[in-house]
Amino acid sequence: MVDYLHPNPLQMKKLSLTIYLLLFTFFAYTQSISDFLSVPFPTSMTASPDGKAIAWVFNDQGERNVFYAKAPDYAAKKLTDYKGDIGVDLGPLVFSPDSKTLLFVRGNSRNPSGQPANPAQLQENTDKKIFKVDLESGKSKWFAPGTSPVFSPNGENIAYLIGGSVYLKAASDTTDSVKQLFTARGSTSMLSFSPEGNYLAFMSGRTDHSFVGLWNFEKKELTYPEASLDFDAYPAWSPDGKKLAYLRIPNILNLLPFTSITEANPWSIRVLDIVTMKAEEVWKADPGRGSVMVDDLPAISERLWWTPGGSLVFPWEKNNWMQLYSINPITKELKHLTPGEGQVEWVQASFTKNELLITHNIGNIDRRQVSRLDLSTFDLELLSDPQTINWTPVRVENGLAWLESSWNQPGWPMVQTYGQSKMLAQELFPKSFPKTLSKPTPITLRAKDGFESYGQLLLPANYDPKKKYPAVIFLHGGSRRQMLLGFNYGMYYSHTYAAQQYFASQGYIAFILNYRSGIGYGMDFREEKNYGAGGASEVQDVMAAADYLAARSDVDHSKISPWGGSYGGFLTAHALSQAPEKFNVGVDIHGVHNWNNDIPVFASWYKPEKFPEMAALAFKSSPMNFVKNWKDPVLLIHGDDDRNVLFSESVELAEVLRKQGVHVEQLIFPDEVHSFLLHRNWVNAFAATFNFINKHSLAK
Ligand SMILES: CSCC[C@H](NC=O)C(=O)N[C@@H](C)C(=O)O
Repeated sequence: MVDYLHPNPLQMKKLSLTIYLLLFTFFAYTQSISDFLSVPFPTSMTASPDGKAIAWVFNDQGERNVFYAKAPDYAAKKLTDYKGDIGVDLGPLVFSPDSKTLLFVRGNSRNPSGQPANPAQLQENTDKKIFKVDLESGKSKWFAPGTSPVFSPNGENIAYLIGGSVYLKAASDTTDSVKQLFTARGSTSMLSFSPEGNYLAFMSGRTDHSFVGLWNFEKKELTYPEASLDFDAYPAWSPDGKKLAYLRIPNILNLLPFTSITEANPWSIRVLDIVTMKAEEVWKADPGRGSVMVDDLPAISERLWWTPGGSLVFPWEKNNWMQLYSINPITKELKHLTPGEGQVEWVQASFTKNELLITHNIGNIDRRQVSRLDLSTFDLELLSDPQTINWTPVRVENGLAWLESSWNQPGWPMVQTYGQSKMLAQELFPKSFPKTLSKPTPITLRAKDGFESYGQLLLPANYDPKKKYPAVIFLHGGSRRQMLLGFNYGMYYSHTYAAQQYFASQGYIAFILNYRSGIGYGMDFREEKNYGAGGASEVQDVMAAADYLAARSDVDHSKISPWGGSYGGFLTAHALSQAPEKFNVGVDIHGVHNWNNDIPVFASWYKPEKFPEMAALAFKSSPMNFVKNWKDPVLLIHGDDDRNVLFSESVELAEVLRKQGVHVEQLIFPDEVHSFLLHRNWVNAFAATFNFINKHSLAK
């Protein structure tokens, strides 16, 4: 018995341990989903050309602002002061060549009716605009309407896009003048000044083909040096400005989005001689593996990088993995630069001009790592701690900056100089963020068709193997996505990982599935032949996850609930309609339910009535094909300015389910887009997800 008035040291120890456990249990069960989502999410990490400063955007619970940090101490400075969760996007960031000015783009894209997103119903225009910050004074001001600004090499001019047209404005011009640089057919993108600033190269998109175009500033002349019936794209200037390399990608006729493609007419690399204006093919992919230039890997707008020695570095999926190779246009020598099991996802040039900074999962399949590729020696050096998740590295003088997360910490900007690493703006990391999370365990599954898929398992707080827990399965969207052994590099999936952690903190076994057609596990995994609108074979992976959980002695198999967004909503609907007996309830966030309704959003050529065989298989691969079996209650969540998944997908599903007596609940966000712009909508969506699943789990 403890003598509370005169406790001895051992009794004091017992007492303090008891108090600690009581407090831990109290906080673990009382921290809200908003605590799990309270960490500002960093994006647009950018380094100045002189390597002496970095800038990034923090989305702090919906309040988006630009931050800046300078050598040597890299103390974070807030450059903008936008207030509140108002649903106006911010980024990218672009430094001027002299590193004294920073541009940022703020605003939202337009929907097919020409309305910029405005989920907070602000009484102001929310179109995208370009702002300019004087980094000496810290003052920012409006510069121009539009997006995608690029400085001329001397910093005197800024080219930018409005819609698909090119505009040019003197960087020093403080008027509200808006002047088109030239008029051209098609939709212009991929602006790239030549190193001398005498040309602007660009891609001119034209439905089933595209040209690489040139604007000659001196002659004020627009030319298309080598027009073709293919997709010519990704222009890249040689360091001396005498050559322009680009990809030539043959069109793939009637390729239905969200179906498998493993080979096509091979793509090639061409080099244009700016003096002769003659181009030649310097390399062509082999037929078969790697002949497709997939448009979502590596996930940035460049595909070609020149080395100081005149070779070209490019991504190629020759060996089942998207990796980097180099070709010497003169000797035609080909080198494989990034061997190993894993894919290169992002490639970042650096102010040193002699390296590429690569984000990949080679040798660390369930994370992202950063490596340096030397462009003279082609040496590859791993820069990451293998236990963390690192992405978007940028070079700074005597060091590096990057974004880093782990299993128990969301993404955060880091800087390392002279070998010493530190969190940037550490003072902004919220104290309310939970201290105790569930460490994910990698799991491998095998579906009934023998296909191997992967996932991560989160055990509940105070886990007791003798107990039986309710379980949730999170299904990511895309489907070209990968959930990781920690907080994701994308905000959508960082938030959903946090939501699964919240489920675990509330006593659930929380499973996260990486189903076939996702990225990170190679082409054979990503392009499984019957996935998506070609057979929805990935549903078997969802069933395998359900069977895995049901077979666990610590899972109450009557309380397994799937939930997910977009493609994950699609799979939640498949789960509940194809195997209601396996599941308790589900939450379907902006999910697709009939491919033939939503695919035209991604492929304007696709008219189901014109492609009856394609449409028949696509419908057969849709949840609506099985909807008659649907019995389990479902919560539908959707924003009604969704440009990716038609709001009508939820309207139609609700009507059919109600008719057959299924319990349907709804949470609708007026004027919200696909990946919610308002932080409160994320919080409300996940709180509703938890409450809906929990209500039906406790009720049993
Ligand atoms: C199922 S068709 C559309 C799904 C959608 N893909 C592209 O917009 C999607 O999943 N979007 C988000 C969630 C994503 O790409 O991750």
